[in-house]
Amino acid sequence: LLRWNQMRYSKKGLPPGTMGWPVFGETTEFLKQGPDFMKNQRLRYGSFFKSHILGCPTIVSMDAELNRYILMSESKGLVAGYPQSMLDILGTCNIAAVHGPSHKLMRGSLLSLISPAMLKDHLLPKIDEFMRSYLCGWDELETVDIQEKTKHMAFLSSLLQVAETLKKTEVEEYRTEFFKLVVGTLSVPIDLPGTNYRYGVQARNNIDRLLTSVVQERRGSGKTFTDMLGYLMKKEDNKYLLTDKEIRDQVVTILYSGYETVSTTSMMALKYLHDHPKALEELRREHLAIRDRKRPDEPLNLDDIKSMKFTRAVIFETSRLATIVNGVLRKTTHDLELNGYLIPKGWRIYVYTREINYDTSLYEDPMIFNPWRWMEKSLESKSYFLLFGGGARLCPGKELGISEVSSFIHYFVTRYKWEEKRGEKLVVFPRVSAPKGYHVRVSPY
Ligand code: HEM
Repeated sequence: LLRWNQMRYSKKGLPPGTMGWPVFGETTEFLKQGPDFMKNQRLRYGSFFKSHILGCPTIVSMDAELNRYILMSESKGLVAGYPQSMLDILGTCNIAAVHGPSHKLMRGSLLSLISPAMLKDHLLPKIDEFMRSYLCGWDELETVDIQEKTKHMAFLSSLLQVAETLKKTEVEEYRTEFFKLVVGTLSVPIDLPGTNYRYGVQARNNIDRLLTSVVQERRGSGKTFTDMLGYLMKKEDNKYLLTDKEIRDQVVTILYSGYETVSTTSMMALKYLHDHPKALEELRREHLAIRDRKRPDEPLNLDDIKSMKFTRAVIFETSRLATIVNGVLRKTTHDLELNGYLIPKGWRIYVYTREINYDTSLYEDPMIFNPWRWMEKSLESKSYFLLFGGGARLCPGKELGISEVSSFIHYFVTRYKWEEKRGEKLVVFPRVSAPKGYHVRVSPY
């Protein structure tokens, strides 16, 4: 079977590599061995090879230069290529499902919601108010599961930015459905009772129902609102008029895209700071200096966030060392030539950026947590800096995400000191997570 399957894909012009078993391909090896699978294949076939993972014939690209080129080549037929379950649940108009003019519309609309002016005037005040109250009283708990707390933080913070008028019971409803939706997007797209996929689709339908009723209620009230939903529904001075379905997909995209990225970055930043007291000391100094020049109840503003140079460095270093995002997916819209090979239409390209983070020619002592490396050189503008993607799909929420993580860290380190409970285990593949939670004991600082 293995040989037969290999023959099926031995078309002239394809890059080297193995295709594994019919249907399943090499998914099991990929998920079991994780980064080692990729490294082994690279040793055998170079940094551009074929495989069959997650249900699709796939080209894996591990070369920094080539990865950048692929991300810049959407108009040449290398469009976003996310799994079917994700597309079904996030909606046909969600930014990752569309390309060309529709992508321009959805992206333009999103960028207008999170522009620097919106961040300064509307989003940051909401984020600050939320973090300030969310991070209250943790020292009264016997243990705090940082993983659970950061997940809820990321979700609740962005839900508040989307719709600030929701009642507590409604927030709870959104929360329950949203967590089911997330699991569904990462499942096998087989619609059978009891599957995560089915639960995910149902959760999405329930979120649509909730959103439709908020939209109708707001339209009926005739009032204007200054949250994201308010701006999306606005008819006057709005360059990006969306249909109701597009508005719902946009909202779900915002909640989804910032959820896991912001929560795991926050959790891992606390983990690394805990393990590196010198970095924590310097970071805390930065935050105490901000508090010193403010009244106790004065909120953080954009200038404060901009002044957090070391915090920004900690966030980048966390994102690099933990590899919050392993890579991004593209697919070919037609047969095309790439890196001297012929890639058939519909194949997936896994722009695998993980190994760039540990490349000794790019980062000195790459396995060491060293936030200072981001202070010395302008590493953020290097062509191999792909922590937030690149090209036409460069993360539009980069500064918003950094502001959320920074505000979370601000209230955490200025209010608390913490120690880990023994035996906490974190895994970094296929996703960064603490399988049994990341428990710490917190006391007032
Ligand atoms: C610190 C946290 C974050 C990290 C590490 C991160 C990372 C990324 C990466 C690597 C991509 C590229 C995906 C691709 O090329 O297919 C991306 C895209 C995206 N991000 Fe983020 N992100 C973060 C926070 C956020 C937040 C808070 C939002 C909320 C608005 C957001 C919204 C998006 C959207 C909508 C896209 C798709 C853009 C497009 O397809 O045009 N991200 N992000």
